[in-house]
Amino acid sequence: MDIWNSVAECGDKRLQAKFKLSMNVIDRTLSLYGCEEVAFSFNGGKDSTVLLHLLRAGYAVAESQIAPPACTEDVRSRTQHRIRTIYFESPDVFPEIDSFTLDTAKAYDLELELIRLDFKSGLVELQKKRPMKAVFLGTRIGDPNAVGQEQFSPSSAGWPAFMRVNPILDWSYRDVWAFLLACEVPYCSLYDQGYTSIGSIHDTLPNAALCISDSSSDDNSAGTAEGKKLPAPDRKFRPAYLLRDGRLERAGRLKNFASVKVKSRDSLRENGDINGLNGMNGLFAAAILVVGDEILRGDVDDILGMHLSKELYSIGWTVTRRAVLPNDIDAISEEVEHRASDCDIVIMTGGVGTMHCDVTLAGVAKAFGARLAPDEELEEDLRQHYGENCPGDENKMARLPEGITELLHHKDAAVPVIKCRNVYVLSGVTTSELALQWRCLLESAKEKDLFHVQQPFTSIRLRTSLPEVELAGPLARFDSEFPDLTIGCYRESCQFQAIKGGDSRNQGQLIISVVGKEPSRVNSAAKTLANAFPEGVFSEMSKG
Ligand SMILES: Cc1cc2nc3c(=O)[nH]c(=O)nc-3n(C[C@H](O)[C@H](O)[C@H](O)COP(=O)(O)O)c2cc1C
Ligand SMILES: Nc1ncnc2c1ncn2[C@@H]1O[C@H](COP(=O)(O)OP(=O)(O)OP(=O)(O)O)[C@@H](O)[C@H]1O
Ligand SMILES: [Mg+2]
Repeated sequence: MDIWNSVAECGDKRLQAKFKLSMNVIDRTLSLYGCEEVAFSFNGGKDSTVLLHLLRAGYAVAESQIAPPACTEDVRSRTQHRIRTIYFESPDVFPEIDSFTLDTAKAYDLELELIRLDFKSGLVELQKKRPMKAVFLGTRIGDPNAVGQEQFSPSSAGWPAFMRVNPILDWSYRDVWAFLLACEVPYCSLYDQGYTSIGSIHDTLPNAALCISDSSSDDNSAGTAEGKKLPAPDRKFRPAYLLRDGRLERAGRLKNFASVKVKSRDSLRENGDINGLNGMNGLFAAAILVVGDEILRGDVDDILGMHLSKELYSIGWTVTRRAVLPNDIDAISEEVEHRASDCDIVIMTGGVGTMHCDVTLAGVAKAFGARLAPDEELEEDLRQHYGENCPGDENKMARLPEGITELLHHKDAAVPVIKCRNVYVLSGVTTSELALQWRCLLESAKEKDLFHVQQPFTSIRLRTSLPEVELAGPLARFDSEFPDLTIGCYRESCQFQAIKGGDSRNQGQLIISVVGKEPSRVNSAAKTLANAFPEGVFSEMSKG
């Protein structure tokens, strides 16, 4: 049966929609450039195998110049133009991939050009010999080199000039397999042996998530994020199309996994210390990262950040950093990388949505060296949450850092909290939404043993109209006398009064805060401080 019929009859509406869009891209490309001026970049991988069959279907229809439903099956299955196909050969490729590529080229009468140079030099030579205006690639969103690409993306600066055409850019892992199975087309045999994404022989293993053997969970012989051993010869794997979680597609690709710094923290947790590095001395450190250009401009207050600070404080956690970041992937990635390694947990909010400027998850992915891959579970959550009213591109919000993401669902929250290692991304945009997500996160954290509520802090705040010069000396002494407490001093600000409904006459008065975990120590420090000055100099504002 031909491709058009197979897809029409498969009953998979999602695949049919993706197929239609891809065929439009192919049709537009062939109309713009003509069959003579385009080439197909084929390497025997599953994505390029999908593309091969889309191109066969597209070429046949383009040549017949008859609309698909009206055109006969006979016309659709034959192409006058052989598809110009370029394959960059490499000594590091799996022999199965190499032979599948060559056999497939023969089977479908592709006009194959073998190139024994690296991609760039090979393309320079090709453009000299027989120029092409566009190249079809099987790149999919989430591939490391898909960053910044659209369905039509001119080649990068410094590369020979041609249009990169990516007809299956927005196909998910599941779509790829739904298509290959529905159309019953041959694919490389490695995919039936548990390989789910194929690179070179040096960096590719079968996917551990497909391992059948019982003992697979207690050794690393298959491809896991950190596993480096070669697969044991007797190990058995399920076929690639049975991988249920498309986020794990590249789990067998060794070099793509995360930074050593984060690994050391994870290994602490793996060894039973789920409290991480700071937890060893009884203090649990959290960072809050709020993303939004509007906050940096001063258009909006960082109310959500303040809310999160209070929540963390109320569960006995110390917030060691609260930062407002621009909607910029590199700025986010840099901050996340630092905070994830020096804090026990990082809580993020802002920049999680369907708009072009929502790049928080892309920044998190970059920080951990992961790619952003489409996530069908979250896609479904969002479809249910937003229905037809999704603002922007709902598929964009459903792309998650691959291999490091866990969705923390809760019965009361429509959208899950996104956990990427020790970074928790909340998507609430109002304080009440955020409060709900925070409550759900705390319950999930307890249930899954992710992090714990700690002994609460006790604090005493004292207001005084004494001048700073009189307080500075004694406060410095108390600070060294009570090293287990945090003794601070700040001036009452207008903003504080506005929020608390305070008295404007107090504006600018000094407030001394004494914070610690042991109530008796906090009380004793406050008393010692008060005794060092004449009676009535301090008024106690609050105790907590
Ligand atoms: C036909 C073709 C065109 C490419 N064009 C570009 C390009 O314009 N810019 C670029 O940075 N890389 C380009 N590349 C390189 C790819 O982005 C990527 O590095 C390559 O597919 C290797 O992926 P891998 O490292 O996952 O095997 C091109 C590769 C091919 C095969
Ligand atoms: N050696 C190569 N020769 C020709 N084209 C290539 C080569 N390597 C990559 N490409 C192009 O880049 C695309 C993306 O490669 P990628 O490895 O992500 O996908 P794939 O190989 O088709 O499938 P898989 O993800 O299972 O490895 C390919 O579909 C193909 O169009
Ligand atoms: Mg590949």
